[in-house]
Amino acid sequence: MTSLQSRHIDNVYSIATGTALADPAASLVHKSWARCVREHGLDPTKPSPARILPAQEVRAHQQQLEHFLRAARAGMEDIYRRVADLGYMVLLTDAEGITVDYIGNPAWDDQLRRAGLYLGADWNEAHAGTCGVGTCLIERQPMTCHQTEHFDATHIALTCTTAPLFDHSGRLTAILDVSALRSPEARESQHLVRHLVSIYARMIEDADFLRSFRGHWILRLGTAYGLVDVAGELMLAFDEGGTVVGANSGARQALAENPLGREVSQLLHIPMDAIWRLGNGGASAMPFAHTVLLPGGGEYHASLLAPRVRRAAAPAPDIARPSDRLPPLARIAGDDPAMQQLLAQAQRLVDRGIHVLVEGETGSGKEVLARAMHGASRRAAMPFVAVNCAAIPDSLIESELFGYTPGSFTGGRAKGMKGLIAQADRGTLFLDEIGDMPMALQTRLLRVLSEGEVLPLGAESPQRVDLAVVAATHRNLSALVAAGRFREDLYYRLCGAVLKLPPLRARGDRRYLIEAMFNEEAAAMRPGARLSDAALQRLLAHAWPGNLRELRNVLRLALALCADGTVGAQDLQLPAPSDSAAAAAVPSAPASAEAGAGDGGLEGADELRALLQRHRWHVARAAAELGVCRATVYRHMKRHGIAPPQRM
Ligand SMILES: Nc1ncnc2c1ncn2[C@@H]1O[C@H](COP(=O)(O)OP(=O)(O)OP(=O)(O)O)[C@@H](O)[C@H]1O
Repeated sequence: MTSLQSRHIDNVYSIATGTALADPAASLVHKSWARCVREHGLDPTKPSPARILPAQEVRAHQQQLEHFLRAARAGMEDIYRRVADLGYMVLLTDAEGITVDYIGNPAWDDQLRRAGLYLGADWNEAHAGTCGVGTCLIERQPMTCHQTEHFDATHIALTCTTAPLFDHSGRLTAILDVSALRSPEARESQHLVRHLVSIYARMIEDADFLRSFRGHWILRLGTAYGLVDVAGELMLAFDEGGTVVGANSGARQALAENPLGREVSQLLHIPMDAIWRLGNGGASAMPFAHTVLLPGGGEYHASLLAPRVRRAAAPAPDIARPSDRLPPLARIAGDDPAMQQLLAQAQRLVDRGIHVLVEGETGSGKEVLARAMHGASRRAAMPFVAVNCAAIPDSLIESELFGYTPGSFTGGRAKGMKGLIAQADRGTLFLDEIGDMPMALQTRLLRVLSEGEVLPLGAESPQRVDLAVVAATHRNLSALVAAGRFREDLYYRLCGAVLKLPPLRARGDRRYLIEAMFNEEAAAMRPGARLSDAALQRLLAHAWPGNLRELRNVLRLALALCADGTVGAQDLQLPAPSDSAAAAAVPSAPASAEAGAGDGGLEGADELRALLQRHRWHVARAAAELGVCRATVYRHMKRHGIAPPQRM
């Protein structure tokens, strides 16, 4: 041990244990030293070498950030180009402090590895002591940990400058770190690096934000009039109804209240039609430029970015799916062996040109799985088009799917329309509720699948399409084939591989799913909210006939209802445990071709018509009362020949 290290240990020891006065200017660091001793139980007299995780564990951490890592890598390479000559390296850790990516000079590989500036290094404060990453994870603000500010004497040669990266809901996702093995003694030497790290952290966050919300409208606000069309300091993503679904760090800081779930026009005090007009010209097109005064002060110019991922046109706005995010495959399940096997199989099917059929009860996550497979494929940047065959009326399904040429369709658009199949070209076509596809269209779909061509209505020659097709059903498709209601050749064409999603009640990773979904919903609705043990036990015991969709609804409602930020068992809108146990006895797959589990007791036409009339034909509200999804209600309407009065 060097004399510098011994002096450092004495200094840390006396400040951390309170025998010397802490320097107010270094209070963040001294607070952390005290935390290392009192809360993490670290001993400054026992320096410990950097801890590097085995490759397999590192991969598991990387998988959790799969998509984010791509955006981050571009930013890391750019910042590295600027600082490499000055002797710095760049590192990215996840929210646990594990290094999931790094770029350094290969000539110093050994030294960097020894110092922990390496892939797999664990920089969590609880293990590594005060350091750029670990302390930034706790303080959630950009910081520099310079030389002897480190707790552990092993690290006192290093200088590390870090900034936290947050996702669109404000959850801390990663830490960006620029470090050097050697640096000038003066702390001020790191000012410029600190500035760069903060700028790049925002750029990476924003690149990830734009990727995550490429299926949504994005309003960008900036103080520089000429720049807002290319980059916005504040960004709000919203859906077709104007509801905010994501906000970048700039927007969350500038807006006093949580913007998620609010109407964008109310939040910014701009009429919705003025926002839509921005889409026509951008901020620099004078007639549509709009100045926004934020409630908390500050004047911004606005610009609107249109969705880049096309979504399936739906017959009514309330059929639109809520999100275009592509969850990584690894995050779909916890440690349930059957699910792990299914995900490994799904991963192997990606990019193999094999059509996949996903079976599972309603709400069990079929679309989420399809989106994740799309996201893991080389088609990820191309469209994911979801078509709910049960939700589109028979009279429209052909033109919606295949499109039509000008003048070929009475009542059609004068310019003709590109069908959903053509829109999915080079991407993924997700055919939900495939069992509801009319027989005549099954024949045309078969041609698309076998010949890779689509013929729009009225067109003379077909167009080539390159599709990955994922079909989904909650029904027993082979029973429909046996009953002569589904074409056998189409069935075999669609099920190149079958993935059977188990119902939630049969999954061994319910705890993981409950906690992950709770954290996700809490981050969006009530950051910092907790789930009590009693509530968790109650959720684990429930039978979940509506599967993951029901779970999400129950958690959202509980978060809205809970009084003090802690969700207790009393906040859960669930039937009494005995009813739940009875529901658990529901068979996990429908026995007949007609039946579907989780249909919320939708039996007769009269009951359904009465329910819809009570809700003034608002399908979403009727579905909410039954605890089923809208598609289920549409399916039953179709089966009973029920149509809303205005469509009759
Ligand atoms: N692995 C998962 N983790 C978190 N949430 C999930 C997961 N799988 C599904 N969900 C949530 O459950 C709900 C239903 O998911 P999804 O639409 O994929 O189900 P589905 O089986 O396609 O339903 P349907 O049969 O009604 O079309 C959504 O809110 C989705 O976000």
